Amino acid sequence: MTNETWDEVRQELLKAVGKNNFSAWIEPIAFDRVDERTAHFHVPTNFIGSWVTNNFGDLILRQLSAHGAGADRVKFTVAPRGNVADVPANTMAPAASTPQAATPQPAAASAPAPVQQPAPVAAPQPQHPRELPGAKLNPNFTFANFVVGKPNELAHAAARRVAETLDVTFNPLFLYGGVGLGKTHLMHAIAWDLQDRFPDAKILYLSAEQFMHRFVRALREQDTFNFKETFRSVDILMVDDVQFIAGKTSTQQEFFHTFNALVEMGKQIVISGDRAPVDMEELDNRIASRLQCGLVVDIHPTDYELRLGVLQHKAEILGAKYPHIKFADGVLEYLAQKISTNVRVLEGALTRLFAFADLVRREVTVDLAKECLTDVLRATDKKVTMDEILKKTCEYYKIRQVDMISQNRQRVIARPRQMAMYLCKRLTTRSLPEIGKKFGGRDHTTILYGVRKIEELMQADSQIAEDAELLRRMLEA
Ligand SMILES: Nc1ncnc2c1ncn2[C@@H]1O[C@H](COP(=O)(O)OP(=O)(O)OP(=O)(O)O)[C@@H](O)[C@H]1O
Repeated sequence: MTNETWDEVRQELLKAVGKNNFSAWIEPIAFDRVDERTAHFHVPTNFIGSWVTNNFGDLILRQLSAHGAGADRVKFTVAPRGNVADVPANTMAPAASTPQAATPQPAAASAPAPVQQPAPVAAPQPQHPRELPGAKLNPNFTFANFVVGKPNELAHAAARRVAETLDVTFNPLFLYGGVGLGKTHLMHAIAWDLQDRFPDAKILYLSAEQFMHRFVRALREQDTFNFKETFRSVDILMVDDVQFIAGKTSTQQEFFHTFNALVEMGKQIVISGDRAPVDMEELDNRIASRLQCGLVVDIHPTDYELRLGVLQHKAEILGAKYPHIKFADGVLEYLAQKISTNVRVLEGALTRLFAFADLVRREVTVDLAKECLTDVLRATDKKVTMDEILKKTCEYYKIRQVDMISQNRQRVIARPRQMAMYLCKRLTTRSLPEIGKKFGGRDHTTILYGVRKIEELMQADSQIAEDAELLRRMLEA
């Protein structure tokens, strides 16, 4: 297997596991070689090795075989400086294929969901994609491919509105919501639509991270004049994931100036973030208040109907790609019920299910879905509560719950308390004041301090990182 093949496999893994999992677990893996039908990878720590083995081992294996890698097992080895330590290697063969006549059959058609379904399969793709001066746009992220339901209808309507005209309606349009709920999709859709309507318009879409890299490069190359020129000459500026620049002082400053200049010139700005501007703790107050001047729209977590709608839409598309795959009734409903995290996970699960069914030549049934998606179903099965976090953290560190909420500042108590605060912030949707209340009426700044402390320690102290990961796994199991 070549590095190029591994790159292709990585692309598939990204789709299947989502951006966050990908950067946490797959990105750190380095392909080494295939040897006696074993694909060898280097991993930075034992922990990552075992985690990837247990959680993504069979997925990696399936993708490797789908790409003809000639491997039927994977092995992860801690690499650096010749200090090689094996981690438990997973030996997984794909489930035995059932030779079965492949009957052409369209993908599942379940009862229509009360959501606005885009046109099936032949959803119009954007015409003549042309290189924009910013990031590349995904040709699938169009309005035609966006399923509208209650949780996203306002965001969708606002995005449609912005895409209709170059005249500014509300400035900026700020879209926010949790991971994988369609913010980027909507932004690309706006860009595609505007480009179709106004082929000469200068539309610049990029992530806040790219904005920062360009800015840093301009500083390094002493070319800030051109940088400013580029950003101030656009008709519409779209910046994705603005939370990235929070806390990055000079980038924030430059962003603030760019933002003001464009608003003064009457140019439309569209921004996305993972939280509302007021909740971005390290975002410059001036930026936060500017961001709130326009229309701030929340994309809510998915509901059952939206999930089913998305699954039906994606199943139509995948069904065209795998026309021989039979789909039993009730599978999409089952997935919509069980996978409630976000659309990216849902989409990844369905893609994986099709690929699996194709590989093993079996009809897609609820049982097959359970077999193929054990990890996804397990991970999304559970909504973690603050009570459970407190209980499990106390058990883990062997301290009493009364100590957890007491004023005791001894490190043996304070550190587990901070860990529990961190887990509450990361695993629940509770706000800092709500968490503060749970921890004996503490102020939200104390909670924020605790969360940051653990994040900092996780970088420097592998024991803390491991504690956090183990607790998370225990809570989500
Ligand atoms: N309503 C929807 N209809 C169809 N597809 C959707 C919808 N919402 C999200 N998706 C799909 O889910 C995936 C994740 O969406 P997207 O990348 O836009 O999420 P995001 O909110 O920007 O997440 P992140 O915060 O991780 O960047 C994409 O493949 C997108 O096409």
